[in-house]
Amino acid sequence: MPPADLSAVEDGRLAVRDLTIAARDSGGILVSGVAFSVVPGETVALVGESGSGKSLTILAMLGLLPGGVVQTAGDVRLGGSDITGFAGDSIRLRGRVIAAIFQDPQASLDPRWTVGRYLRDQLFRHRRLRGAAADREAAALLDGVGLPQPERLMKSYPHELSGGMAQRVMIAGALAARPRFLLADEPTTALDVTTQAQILDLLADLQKREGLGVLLVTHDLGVVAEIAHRVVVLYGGRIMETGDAARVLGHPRHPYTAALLAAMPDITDDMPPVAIPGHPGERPASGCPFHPRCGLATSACETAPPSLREIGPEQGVACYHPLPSAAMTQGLIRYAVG
Ligand SMILES: Nc1ncnc2c1ncn2[C@@H]1O[C@H](COP(=O)(O)OP(=O)(O)OP(=O)(O)O)[C@@H](O)[C@H]1O
Repeated sequence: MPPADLSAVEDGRLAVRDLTIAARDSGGILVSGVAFSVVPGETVALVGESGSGKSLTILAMLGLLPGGVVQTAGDVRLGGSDITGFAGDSIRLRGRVIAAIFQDPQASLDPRWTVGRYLRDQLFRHRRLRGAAADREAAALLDGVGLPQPERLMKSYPHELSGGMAQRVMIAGALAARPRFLLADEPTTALDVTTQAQILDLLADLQKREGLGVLLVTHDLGVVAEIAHRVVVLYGGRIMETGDAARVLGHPRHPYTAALLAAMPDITDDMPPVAIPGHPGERPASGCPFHPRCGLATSACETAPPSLREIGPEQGVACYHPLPSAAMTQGLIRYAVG
């Protein structure tokens, strides 16, 4: 569970405010006014279909936006200080560190470097450890992420590792910096189902053990249900719904969240999943980005995007027609998706 009194650690949080990102050539807005925060000791999931702006958001937080896009508004704050423009897969400010892991661990590791060299390099860069002290710490890090026989593993090259082992090595490398926050962009997508579950368990365990603030990017609501304390639902570069994960998944108020839930295969339910009509790539010229696919849309939805407003305890929704508070019935969700 996250700390009970979040205000006590408020000034230690990682936050984005009004984040807006545009395509450099067309000027098209890809992410618009996104704002949320993560405190140490909690896992926040950024969820949405392909193209909703999850990766751009996390890359902006790391100052690593690709060349084709530009941040046109907003800032990133760490412990109250503006870190917008700080760049790297780890960022340090006054002893607070943000570290990151990405989808394809094999691609992130240098094929010419052994695991030992990679970890020693991380430990030297972040903590000036070298020699026997670095070796001891590297072995401890590998042990901490559940990799047996660390001494042997230190001599292995990335191509000798399974996908799950490589992701554990990346996590060990990220932890070498002693981060307070870990940003994880689809860390399990490239892995088989069993390994996915193991890596999620590891992240949840680390979050508790190290008191980490974890920001997890995923398109999978099952992952959110499993490990997130809070969730931010993105669509078309805008926040659709946000709040306590159990509350949002149990009683979604935005038709898009409800549609995502209805599209999930559920082995405990006889109801077949209902695909969301249309395609997430369809971007309307105006209004709520979800309106062309939404069964509840009216002319108001085509005119201007609704702003995010508080709709209940720890729950916000950007919708002119939010679902009633106990609308978690298949019938209403089916109606919502048209
Ligand atoms: N380098 C780029 N140049 C131009 N447009 C881009 C670039 N990178 C992403 N986009 C566009 O920005 C939007 C958001 O992309 P983003 O990668 O953040 O989505 P995502 O939610 O992470 O999706 P996925 O789950 O597929 O990774 C998409 O419409 C995408 O086409």
